[in-house]
Amino acid sequence: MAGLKVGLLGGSFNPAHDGHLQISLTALRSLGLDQVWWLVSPQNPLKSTEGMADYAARLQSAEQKVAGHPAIRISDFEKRLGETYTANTLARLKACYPQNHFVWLMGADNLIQITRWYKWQEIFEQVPVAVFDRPGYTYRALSGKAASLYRHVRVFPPASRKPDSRFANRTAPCWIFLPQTKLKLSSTDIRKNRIN
Ligand SMILES: Nc1ncnc2c1ncn2[C@@H]1O[C@H](COP(=O)(O)OP(=O)(O)OP(=O)(O)O)[C@@H](O)[C@H]1O
Ligand SMILES: O=C(O)c1ccc[n+]([C@@H]2O[C@H](COP(=O)([O-])O)[C@@H](O)[C@H]2O)c1
Repeated sequence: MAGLKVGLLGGSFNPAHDGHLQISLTALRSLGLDQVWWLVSPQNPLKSTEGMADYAARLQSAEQKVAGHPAIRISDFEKRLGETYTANTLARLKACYPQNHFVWLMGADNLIQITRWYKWQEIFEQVPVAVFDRPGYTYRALSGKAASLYRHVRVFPPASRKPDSRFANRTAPCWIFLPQTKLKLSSTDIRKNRIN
């Protein structure tokens, strides 16, 4: 059986919100993916543990947010592995599911920050990367170090608004910027305002 095309959205989900849902639905539609897996991180290595809700609460928040969306699955893969570094997680996922075609999904803020991640270039070398616009980060993301280093392997979405169904099958490194997500929503704001 041919493998699935799976988008991987790693996150703290502290808590999950409509921004996560919007980029996942955009990924499914624009990249013709079969599924998106939300990888709930045990602890982002660059974030403080202060104010980080416990793992069960973040997992539950993610499960509630995707209820009714059968193509979006919640995964505790990193928790079971005791893994917090994305480069390592991707290697393990690829070993566990060799038939699947994975795509790493992230917001524009993380294209700026990714150069501080552990073995960050190994992420680009392992899987195609899809970056979703996020208000306030567009310019810095597209002119930053990661975008510049990998400018030769940037793929542009088809002008026709048709899904780029071949993206997940491409050989890494390659990346695409999807400009249609514009939700100004973050977990930080939700925690500040205590709304969900
Ligand atoms: N509104 C959004 N638009 C685009 N991408 C988003 C949005 N919200 C979250 N993301 C992306 O989803 C992934 C997981 O995000 P995360 O769980 O850290 O949420 P967050 O809102 O960024 O949290 P916090 O405010 O606590 O930093 C990251 O790659 C992030 O860039
Ligand atoms: O591998 C790293 O060094 C690394 C550093 C910072 C963040 N990440 C991952 O980036 C994803 C998004 O994290 P967050 O907290 O912005 O939702 C999540 O899967 C984290 O594990 C990974």
